Amino acid sequence: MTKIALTIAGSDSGGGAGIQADLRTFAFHCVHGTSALTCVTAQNTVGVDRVDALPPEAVTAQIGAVLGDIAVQGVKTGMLLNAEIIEAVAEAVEKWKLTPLVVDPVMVSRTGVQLIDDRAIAQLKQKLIPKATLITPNRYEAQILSGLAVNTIEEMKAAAKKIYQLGTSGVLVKGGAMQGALRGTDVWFDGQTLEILTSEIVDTPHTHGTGCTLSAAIAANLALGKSPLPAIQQAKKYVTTALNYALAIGRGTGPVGHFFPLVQRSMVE
Ligand SMILES: Nc1ncnc2c1ncn2[C@@H]1O[C@H](COP(=O)(O)OP(=O)(O)O)[C@@H](O)[C@H]1O
Ligand SMILES: Cc1ncc(COP(=O)(O)O)c(N)n1
Repeated sequence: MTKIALTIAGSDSGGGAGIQADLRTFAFHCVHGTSALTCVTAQNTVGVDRVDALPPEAVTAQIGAVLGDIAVQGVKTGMLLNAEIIEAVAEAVEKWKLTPLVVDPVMVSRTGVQLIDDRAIAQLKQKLIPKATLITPNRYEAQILSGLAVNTIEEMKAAAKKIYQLGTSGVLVKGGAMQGALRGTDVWFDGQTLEILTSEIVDTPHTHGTGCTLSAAIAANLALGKSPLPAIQQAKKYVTTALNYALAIGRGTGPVGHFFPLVQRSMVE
């Protein structure tokens, strides 16, 4: 039977992150991708020039159109932008019993720039995170959600435990923005098991879309029937490969390569 996933996220015109990364990731996993757009960013490898939010009702309608007709086995949320959209998504999660639910709490870019306002952060904590199967904060998001500094592995563990108390069933603190040997080390906590996930460090400046790709791959693996920890381990391997085949396009931070190791040039030329 065809497995189906839903992404609720923003568009990245440069094609590296957001909905574009999510749908490619679902397709790589042979999972049919459905989507609900929250906002449209004018974005490239250098930066974000403009963000246009969709009305919350438009987000609700997209989710309703999908779920009213198509059963989905895995859901992820990405850039939700503002408190009203977060509220609409939380209501839809309740109404349609959207599970398993991966919440990528997109708040701060890899470069440390805050992407959503303080009211939206409060809504995320109160309304959406308690409904999540797992959430995937990066280093800076983990700092905001836990109120703790995150500079060492012990601090990553402490932050994961603190964030777990927000009511999510699992937390993956991602280490892409950690320094030195910790770069690429993630920490998983589900209330019982604390697991440190490591991979090779890929020495590339082209890391745009790593977080989106990881959470989409986890949602795809959950849709395929895996339980959370194996779903995360498999997803991490996928991201490491995608980083190894990252695309040096544009003048800035290029995107990870979702399909490139697999597509034979002869198939497309
Ligand atoms: N240079 C790297 N080498 C290996 N893994 C990396 C690297 N950068 C990021 N990752 C991994 O990519 C995933 C996404 O993490 P991160 O980049 O921190 O998220 P975000 O894009 O949300 O800031 C994590 O599993 C992280 O460990
Ligand atoms: C529309 C959109 N969504 C999410 C991100 C975060 O991207 P990353 O995966 O690099 O953290 C982004 N830059 N743009």
